[in-house]
Amino acid sequence: MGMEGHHEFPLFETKKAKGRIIYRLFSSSMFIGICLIWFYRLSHIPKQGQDGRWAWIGLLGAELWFGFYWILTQANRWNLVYRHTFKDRLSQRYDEHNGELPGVDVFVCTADPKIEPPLMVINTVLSAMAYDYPPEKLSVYLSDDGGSVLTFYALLEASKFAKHWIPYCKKFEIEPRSPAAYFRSMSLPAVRDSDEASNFVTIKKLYKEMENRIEKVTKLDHISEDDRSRHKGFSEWDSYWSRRDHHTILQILIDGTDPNAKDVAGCTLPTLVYLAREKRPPYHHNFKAGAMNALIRVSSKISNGEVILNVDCDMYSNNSQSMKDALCFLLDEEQGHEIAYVQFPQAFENVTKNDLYGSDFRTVKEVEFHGVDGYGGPLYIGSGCFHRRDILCGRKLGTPYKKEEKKERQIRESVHELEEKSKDLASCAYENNTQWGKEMGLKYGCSVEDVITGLSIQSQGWKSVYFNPSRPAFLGVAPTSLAQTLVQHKRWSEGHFQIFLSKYSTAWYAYKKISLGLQLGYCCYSLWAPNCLATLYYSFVPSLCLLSGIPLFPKVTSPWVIPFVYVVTAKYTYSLAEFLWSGGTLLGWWNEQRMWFYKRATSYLFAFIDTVLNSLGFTESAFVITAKVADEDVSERFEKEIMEFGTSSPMFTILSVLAILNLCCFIGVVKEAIMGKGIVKVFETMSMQILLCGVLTLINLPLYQGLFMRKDKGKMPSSLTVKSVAVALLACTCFTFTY
Ligand SMILES: O=c1ccn([C@@H]2O[C@H](COP(=O)(O)OP(=O)(O)O[C@H]3O[C@H](CO)[C@@H](O)[C@H](O)[C@H]3O)[C@@H](O)[C@H]2O)c(=O)[nH]1
Ligand SMILES: [Mn+2]
Repeated sequence: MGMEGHHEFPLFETKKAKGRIIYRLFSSSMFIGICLIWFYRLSHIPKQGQDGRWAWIGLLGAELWFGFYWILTQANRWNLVYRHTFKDRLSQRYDEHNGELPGVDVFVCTADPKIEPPLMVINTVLSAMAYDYPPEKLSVYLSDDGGSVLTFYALLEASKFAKHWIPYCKKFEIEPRSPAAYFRSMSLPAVRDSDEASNFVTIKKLYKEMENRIEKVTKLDHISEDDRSRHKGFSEWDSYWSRRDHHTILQILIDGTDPNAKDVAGCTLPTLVYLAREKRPPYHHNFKAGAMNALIRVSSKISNGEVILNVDCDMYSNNSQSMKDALCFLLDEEQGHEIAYVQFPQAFENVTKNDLYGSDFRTVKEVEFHGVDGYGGPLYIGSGCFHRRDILCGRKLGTPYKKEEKKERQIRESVHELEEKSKDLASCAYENNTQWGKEMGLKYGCSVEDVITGLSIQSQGWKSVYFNPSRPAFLGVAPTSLAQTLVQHKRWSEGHFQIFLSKYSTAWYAYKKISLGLQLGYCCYSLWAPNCLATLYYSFVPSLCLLSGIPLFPKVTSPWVIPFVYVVTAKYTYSLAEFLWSGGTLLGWWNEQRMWFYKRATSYLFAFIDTVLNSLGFTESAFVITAKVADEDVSERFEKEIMEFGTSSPMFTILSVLAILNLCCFIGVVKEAIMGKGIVKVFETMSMQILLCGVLTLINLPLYQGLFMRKDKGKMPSSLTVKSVAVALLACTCFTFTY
């Protein structure tokens, strides 16, 4: 590149975490404890005919599983690395050589104007258009699987507003560059001078006017003739049938190569494209993976950026520098050529202080992903990931990178011609008899299309990088109700487990293709779903046995109690420490423990059943899109961290039955201790079981409130309460009578 002399300094560095020896010693001591528990279980199985033989054997199974799973989680903690970028070096090397920076195509995906409001979508789009990056190298594509004219209208508005917004962002170097988020964080301008203040007022007014127009149109669900006549694109909806049945709609709203496409400061604008790929009932559209693949093809004709950034429509860019961060990895002269993608963590704007639904994935973000990064790189988890286009399209390791000539765009054709030519690439039939969805682009047939795609890329020998800057690079919207959270986790755990059973199994396919540490790390997520069995077993069998007076754990006076006490205390103390160290609160940790229990008892259970049925060919998996808006009262309770139930769902029934059952068992044993056998006797034989049952009762407090105490709309429906009480009481009665 003719810039010799600069290259001795890398563009990024990788540091290993300190103090890992201590961690490894601790972890080994835990392992010894676990082995002792296994040994105790195996050597103390009750004889044939003795009480609790089967319950005991079941516990043995559950503890074998938990121990095994704990070993998997160690892979993600054994070898942490942290990355640091040198953006100043990147600028030095490329400043006068802007032309040498790669083109970046940003893909924003949306699928439903009702639960992903157009105003939110365009805020994400605008934040991407305002990246601190040469605009002639930047293109933003919006894929609209909702095929909604409302979204198109909003994007058209955004294309006009961008002319004011981008120069404003650059002039005053503001952050974040999503206008909605910016104005939220700045009700009054942080006045540096009067010029900035007056600009602030003007731009805010422009934004509010646009907001009003978009909200009016969205509310009416109708676009006036007058508005329609302003852009030829609207006529596409004249022959539009429904969101599941329509032709390709492709509109280049801003053509960055057009000399007339300038912002108000006279600078070039980034290219902006709207795409609603063709949908026809006989064709499966493969959800987000299908949308991404259509975007990859269409963009290859229009801008053909070497690098692709994908964001979900709610995940706006919170840091205009992160594009350069990502390029520090991909452009590093030494190591860059083998890095296929750079994944940023997914952070959420709306998580509350104690994160009631555990949406923030604190320890996954701050610990586990640094761990997988130490073994070859993180999973590709969708939003917030920068890819090399050619690797995503199937370039194999060892084959050289070919810089493609931008043939079409040299001899300029009209925008209309270009649109017409590219449309075909987004048609339903285009992928027939091609490798798309298999060897090219994102893979189909898995509900975490991104993870399976990343795994296959890593299995070919490519590396990836996890970059976790202190200022989040992207901020999205986390679900605001329990039901939504559980459904989202069902999709994820189902997808991960599908991978485990698929051709690209993390257990078999990946073996020896990726490092063992990374393979174990992947399995940690692949095997989320099967966790449900051991967890469900542990959450009611010991409690029922407690009620019937069958001991399943060593007495307090037995030395065998030591490994149990050690493992439980050490595991939870460490988990709390890790959580606090990752920036969480004590209550946040407690909430997260509850959510793990709820997810395992419901999301994972349903995912497990569905995946098994699915692999036997009975059902097909679907993609339930997570809502990004909520009713006012739901949002209010979310802010106050009051758990949202509100609807009847089989998931809630399971949770309620478990909660009531544990409460009954706990009350039962307290009664027995006081009025029957005596406190000392009960405590001596049953202390561990009492503790387990007690913790299960305590952690369910918000659920009891929802079942019996609350009056608001977010409480459990009364019918569900009645049903769960009946089932739980029946279970307790049957069990005590049979034993
Ligand atoms: O048919 C579809 C369905 C979804 N989407 C888009 O996919 C994105 C993710 O959907 P969402 O409901 O928000 O799912 P999440 O569970 O929040 O998303 C996470 O998990 C997904 C895999 O399940 C990844 O693809 C995402 O990037 C990741 O953020 C959204 O922008 C949707 O608009 C489509 O484009 N077409
Ligand atoms: Mn989402």
